[in-house]
Amino acid sequence: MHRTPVFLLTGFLGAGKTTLLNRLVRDPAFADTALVINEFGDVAIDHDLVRLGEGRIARTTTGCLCCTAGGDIRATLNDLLHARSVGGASFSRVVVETTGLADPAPIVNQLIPGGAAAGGLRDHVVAARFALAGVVTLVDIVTGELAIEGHFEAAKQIAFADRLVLTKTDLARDPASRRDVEDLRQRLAALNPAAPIGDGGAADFDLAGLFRPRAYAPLALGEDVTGWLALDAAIRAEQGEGTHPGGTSGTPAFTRHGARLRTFSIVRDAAVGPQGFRRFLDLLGLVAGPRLLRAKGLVRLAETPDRPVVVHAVQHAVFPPVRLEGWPDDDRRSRLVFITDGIEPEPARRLFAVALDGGPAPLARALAGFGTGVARAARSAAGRLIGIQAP
Ligand SMILES: Nc1nc2c(ncn2[C@@H]2O[C@H](COP(=O)(O)OP(=O)(O)OP(=O)(O)O)[C@@H](O)[C@H]2O)c(=O)[nH]1
Repeated sequence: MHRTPVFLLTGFLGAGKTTLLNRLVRDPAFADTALVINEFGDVAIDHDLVRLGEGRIARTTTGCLCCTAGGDIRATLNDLLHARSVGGASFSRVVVETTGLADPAPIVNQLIPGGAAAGGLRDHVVAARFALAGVVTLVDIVTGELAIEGHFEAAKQIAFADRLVLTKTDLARDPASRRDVEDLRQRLAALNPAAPIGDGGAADFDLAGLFRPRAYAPLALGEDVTGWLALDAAIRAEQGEGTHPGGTSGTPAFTRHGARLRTFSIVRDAAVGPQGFRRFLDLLGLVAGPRLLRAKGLVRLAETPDRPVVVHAVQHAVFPPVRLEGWPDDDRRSRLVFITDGIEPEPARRLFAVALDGGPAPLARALAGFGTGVARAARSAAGRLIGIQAP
């Protein structure tokens, strides 16, 4: 029986996965592609940022795929099969965007023969109807090196790739020499000699080629990869599936990613005024960095409530806000998601919330609560922003 090819699209936080998906959905060659967008936290953002268009079949899964109990990716693929059989949805390829913190080993193990054991009939059906056809890993030239150094998941995502793509090459520090691009390319080649490395920003970049069916062959990727797959299988057998302990507001923490990583969100019904938004962006610029790993979301501004603004920060890089033509769906609330490393979520959430809504006095109180969580320099910079002495 023909098996539908499944591709994993991975890459560390903010590497450009959603941006690449948007290129892909605009390309008529991908009209046959079902998307699975994996998000964590209690507020999903990515599916709003992918402009799906008519007739496209997509599923959003929340909870990190690599940690969710019970084989979530198999459940989602089974759901797609069901949609195809009852609803006439048609697709002949699946692209799964993982979270930026995903450990690829458990996801790959659920999709390859001889990987995670089938839990029941459903898993057998999924194995018979789908085949892992490739792992595409994006690495951005602005924060890729930092991610590799600081986060084991980033190095693992690179090692599991059978195609690597450099992103944000338009932001090369020296466009003439492209020294940083070439340095990173060499680093990737050392981490994974088997995977071809493309430049996602090049005029002749072959986007379609990334998702052309092939047999994904972990054995060809070296001993590390086969060792990690075996280790993952052994951990599962020993402990059962790894579920997360609770994080803030019901949001899971990442057991596979170390206890320090946390996520929190801010949701607002009321539109945000210009001052609040400016203060929020200033604060983001000051504290974004290796401890505040990622912030992203949609903001409803008072002056243009029908045209939300998309905000992105990836480690130290804060990207210029982009105004959309309209809201992706009926939900008109501002919603922002943050991922921190070693920062307690509640004081940080309060600080960003009062930057959006409040004046200097509540902001000062929130900053005092934030004191233990951020580096002293960021604290005093944030203090200067609101004109108070850092606690
Ligand atoms: N200049 C430039 N910016 C880019 C490029 N690709 C992505 N970005 C920006 O980088 C930021 C993060 O991009 P996303 O596509 O959301 O990254 P992601 O990997 O989906 O992020 P997570 O899902 O949170 O891990 C956004 O502000 C994008 O506009 C690129 O090639 N060039």
